Amino acid sequence: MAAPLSPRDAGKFITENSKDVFVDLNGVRSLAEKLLEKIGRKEITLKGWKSLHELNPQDSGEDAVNWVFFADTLNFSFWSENEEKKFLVKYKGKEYSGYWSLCAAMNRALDEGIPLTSASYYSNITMEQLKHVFRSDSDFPIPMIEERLEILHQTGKILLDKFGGSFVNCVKMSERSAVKLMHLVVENFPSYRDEGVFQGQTVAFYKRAQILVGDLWGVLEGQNDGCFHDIEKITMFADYRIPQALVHFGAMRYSEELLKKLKEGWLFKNRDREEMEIRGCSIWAVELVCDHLRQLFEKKGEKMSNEINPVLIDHFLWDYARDYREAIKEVPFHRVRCIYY
Ligand SMILES: Nc1nc2c(c(CN[C@H]3C=C[C@H](O)[C@@H]3O)cn2[C@@H]2O[C@H](COP(=O)(O)O)[C@@H](O)[C@H]2O)c(=O)[nH]1
Repeated sequence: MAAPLSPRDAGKFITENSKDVFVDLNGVRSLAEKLLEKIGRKEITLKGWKSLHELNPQDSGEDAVNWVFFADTLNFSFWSENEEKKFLVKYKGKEYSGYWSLCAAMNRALDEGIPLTSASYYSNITMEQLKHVFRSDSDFPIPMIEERLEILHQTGKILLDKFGGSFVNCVKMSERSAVKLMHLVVENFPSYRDEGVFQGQTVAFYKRAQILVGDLWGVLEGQNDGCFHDIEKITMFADYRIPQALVHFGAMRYSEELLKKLKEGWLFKNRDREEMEIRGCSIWAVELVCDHLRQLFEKKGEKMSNEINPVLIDHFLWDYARDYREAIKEVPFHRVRCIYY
């Protein structure tokens, strides 16, 4: 079986052959110009991973690394059919939804003394214990709890059997290569194997494997084992929020037929053609935004900081999609139930 196209090459290939999703170069350029201003105001930095997000670990120790691995192992499918009927978690007086509800539930459990992020615990966690950890403060449960239980058992066992029960060992084995770490995760942990077949070509999206590397870069502050020399080779993370932001900023466009389906709340299957076009074009659009940003810096006679890459552009767009939910809402997100994003 031929190796899959890497996420970046998959993004390019899909964009060049896509029928219902289009990357808009004018929109790419205008988004890059907006980002240039924000970078100039130091609004897009690696430090933001901690300073902007109170639920993320604030240190860089072994527990923090294992916290990130647990979070990204379950970092998928938080959307609800109806915005009024979603899983919510109250933590330290604040109410969290979506991805943040996962983090809030994790921290709530850890505060209760549950060793949630330790592989020896979650490799044997029972459904009853997991339901307690993810108990909802609304009337609606976390989506896909059965899949989450199965993935925790599988992932915890592999981490214990092959990596001494700590994800720090995987990070050390990657020898400061982001790409090596991504492949190590995909090869050893099946739930991270996010691939598809597009026009006969096997393509890799690796959204959770790549966001895991991005989050480790964040939690380790780009230092020591997290000083990845090739972090710019990690692409944006092909989820269901960034496409909304890219269309909102005009960097990506949908055909009329696809837009109609999205507005009707069409439930796509993972690996449908249109779903892969949305994910592939999102990857390529962010790569082009990053390339254009580099050109803008060069035009100013400045070298772009190596902190500016698809990972940080992704975080900015994702945070924007959260903070400006109302503005973004005019663009429907694509609905898929799967364990990959
Ligand atoms: N592309 C991309 N997708 C991301 C993230 C995050 C959170 N991570 C970062 C956030 C702060 C820290 O900096 C973390 O590093 C979650 N997701 C995805 O979004 C979806 C959940 O969305 P909503 O339903 O609105 O909560 C779901 O597919 C989830 O997998 C990201 O950063 N980029």
